[in-house]
Amino acid sequence: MKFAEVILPVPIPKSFCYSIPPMMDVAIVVGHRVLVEFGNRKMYTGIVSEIHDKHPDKYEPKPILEVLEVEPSVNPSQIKLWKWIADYYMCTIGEVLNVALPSGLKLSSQSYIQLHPHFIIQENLEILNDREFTLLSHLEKEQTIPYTQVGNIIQLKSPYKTIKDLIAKEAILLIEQIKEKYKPKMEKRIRLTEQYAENPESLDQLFEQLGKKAKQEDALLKYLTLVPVHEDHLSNYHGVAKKDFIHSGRALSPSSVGTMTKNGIFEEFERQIPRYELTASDKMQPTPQLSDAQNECLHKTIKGLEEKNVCLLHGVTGSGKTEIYLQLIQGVIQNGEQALFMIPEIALTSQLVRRLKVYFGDVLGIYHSKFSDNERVETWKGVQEGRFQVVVGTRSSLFLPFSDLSLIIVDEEHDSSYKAHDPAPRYQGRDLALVLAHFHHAKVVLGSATPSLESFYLAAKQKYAYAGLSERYGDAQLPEIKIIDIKSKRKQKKMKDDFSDDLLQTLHQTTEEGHQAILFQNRRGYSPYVTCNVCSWVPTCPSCNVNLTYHIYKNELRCHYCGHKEHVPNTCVSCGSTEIKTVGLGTQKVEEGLKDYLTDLRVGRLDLDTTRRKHSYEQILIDFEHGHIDVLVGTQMVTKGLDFSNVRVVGILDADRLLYFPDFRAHERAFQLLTQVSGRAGRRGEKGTVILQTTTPNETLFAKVARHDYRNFYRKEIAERQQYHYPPFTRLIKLTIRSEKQELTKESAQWLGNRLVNWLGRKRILGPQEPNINKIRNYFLSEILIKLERENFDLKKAKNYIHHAILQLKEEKNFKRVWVTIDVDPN
Ligand SMILES: Nc1ncnc2c1ncn2[C@@H]1O[C@H](COP(=O)(O)OP(=O)(O)OP(=O)(O)O)[C@@H](O)[C@H]1O
Ligand SMILES: [Zn+2]
Repeated sequence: MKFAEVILPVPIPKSFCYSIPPMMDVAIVVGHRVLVEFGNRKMYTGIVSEIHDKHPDKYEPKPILEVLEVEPSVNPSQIKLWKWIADYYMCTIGEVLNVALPSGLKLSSQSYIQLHPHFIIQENLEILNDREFTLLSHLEKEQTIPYTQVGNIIQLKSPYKTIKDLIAKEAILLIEQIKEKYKPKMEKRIRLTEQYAENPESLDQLFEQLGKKAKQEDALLKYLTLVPVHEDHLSNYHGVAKKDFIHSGRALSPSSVGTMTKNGIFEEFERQIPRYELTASDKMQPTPQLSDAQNECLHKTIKGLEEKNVCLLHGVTGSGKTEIYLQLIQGVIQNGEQALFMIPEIALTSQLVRRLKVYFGDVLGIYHSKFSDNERVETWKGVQEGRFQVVVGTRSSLFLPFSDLSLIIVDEEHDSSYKAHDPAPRYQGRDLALVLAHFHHAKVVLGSATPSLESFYLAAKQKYAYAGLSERYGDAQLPEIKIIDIKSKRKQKKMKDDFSDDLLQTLHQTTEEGHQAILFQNRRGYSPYVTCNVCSWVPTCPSCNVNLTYHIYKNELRCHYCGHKEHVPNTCVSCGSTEIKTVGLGTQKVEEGLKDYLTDLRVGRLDLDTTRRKHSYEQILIDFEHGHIDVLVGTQMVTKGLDFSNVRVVGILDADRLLYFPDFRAHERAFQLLTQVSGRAGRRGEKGTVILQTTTPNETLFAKVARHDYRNFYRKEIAERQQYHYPPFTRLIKLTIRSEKQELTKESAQWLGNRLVNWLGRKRILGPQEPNINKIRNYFLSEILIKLERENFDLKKAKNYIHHAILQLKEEKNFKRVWVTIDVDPN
């Protein structure tokens, strides 16, 4: 007898054992999607993770009911990765399965009922009431009925009780109907029927026959111009897309084509087509020639990767790291292996994908979160079948079914959007790339102009190889960064609202000269809050402990944590005055203000509010690229990887805010963000200018940004991390405790904290502490930060303690309604 361990999408930290019916024995392999019964007459689809012959001690395993596919969707190294993730990030493997598998491959389940196979209605009449009898008679005829239709049949709004009773009487079964979600995209095509295609004489006869039917003759002629059947009768096999045939060039009459199809001259057929293809304008090109400096960096990287598994490619903004990646990827393709090119956010994809497509064409697959299910499954299958040798994608592309991966590039490796937050697994994509590469014996290139402290530290310790590139490509230079003291400017009356005279003048001049600019303000909306001028009342969110942000275009207040919206009050709720004013600066206000002072400028905005729709992001960038926008205002979205040759000026409106996040990474983030956004200026041609506005012009971090001095920034920062025991010197695990009552949150967090102190020691536990925003979506929060040593420490044991402490908490009677989330390596 054989058994299979099956991973199910349930939050229980283990796989489940099922028996393999003898009939199936040959067919089932690891990675197959199978249908099983779980719990009380519930059906699930799961993934087979192991096949063995050990009968479980404690229970009799149920049989696998069905295998849902011929070729397994998942390969064994993926399952290995899932297990690693569940273990390291302290979540269940079902949770990993849920994010790893595109939902197009998960089976959608809708509940159905059917008659229990052993139940005979006629023999049980005395235990059935009228309703039940009606339903069962229906089932006898229909076999299965969707749960949603039961109400109609027995004329009850909520049929739940009837169904429950019938299940109890073992009269019916509740099943999950399995539907495949993925649908390949098909194209209708048309071709000549075989008799005409293979015999030129019959075609001549056909022309004679059609003589008087001009429209049909027309169609035949057009077909023969599009498809050269005379020269090569095999070309008929692929035919021509029906819509191209009828509509492109001189249009045909669809009805005569229809008649010819009916008469057996043409035939229609369908062909599966990829969802994204090169457009006609994207002609393939050879990869660009590298400059001497780039070449040297490339060779250093290659050499580094011969000795180490990871190489940090540290190249200043605009140095052409992408071009170096291209060469590395080219090598992988030539060897017939696979490469993964990771980017932090979908934000970056459109420009990059256009750039990459012309080099890699059909072997390039794309994978990111704004893709539809079908598009994702398409990429998944393409990787599985080996059609895509290169995938460019966001962190979730780590879950693709690679079989022969030899290189992973993590571009902008410092970027915080590599970290997944909710739901679990809360993995860090850059770190996971290293693990995936390890499983495949592949190499990793981490690229950035501003490496994360973690990566630079490991390169400095020579755990990673290092390749530097300190000049920009071509004649371009790094921009000049001017620090503007807005406090003294205000005193001198040289500020117009939030714009210094320098900023306005520079913007004016550069746009006069036909160049473009980017303005960065890390807050969306119009202003972060509104307040009453008389009593200082501030409207806050009813469900979260935050101020509401003012959005000017819909004239409403919004919560950026839960999405709550309300009208702006005309009078103060607290004192009744009508003096409500807006305070602080968001991207909308920057956009509006700019239009007031530089009236001729065309201003565009790039933030979460303008990019919610699928292609809006792309559209704004295309408008900018084509020069329809002079100044692009945006949140951190404008700081990342954008490459526009005409941008000469970058303005940073309020650099101070970046420094004051209550987070040990605040300075690292600020340095990275400021350097990256500055790096958008002057990437081609003349030197660019950055105007950095601040109230603390003597802040040393700004000076380092202005001098492009990564190394000194690193030295100071790493010393502090070491002194205060923060990563990369320790490992952090953050527990967030939530409940609907503030007191309950506090008590349970205290309880958990004490337990952890007992087991792990006082010095390893920080908190519990209320976070700055202590209430979100009606849940009160508390946090415990656990600091663990990186070396000479039993991490596994510590994690077991933590799991155990949380389990014990959940078992306490008073703490039933408390939830704890675990975040390993929080951002
Ligand atoms: N060898 C080359 N030949 C032609 N163009 C190049 C070459 N190297 C770089 N470029 C061009 O220079 C610009 C900057 O290169 P790229 O975007 O790769 O820089 P980067 O190092 O990724 O910068 P960032 O870190 O700021 O994103 C791009 O427009 C790129 O096409
Ligand atoms: Zn809210």
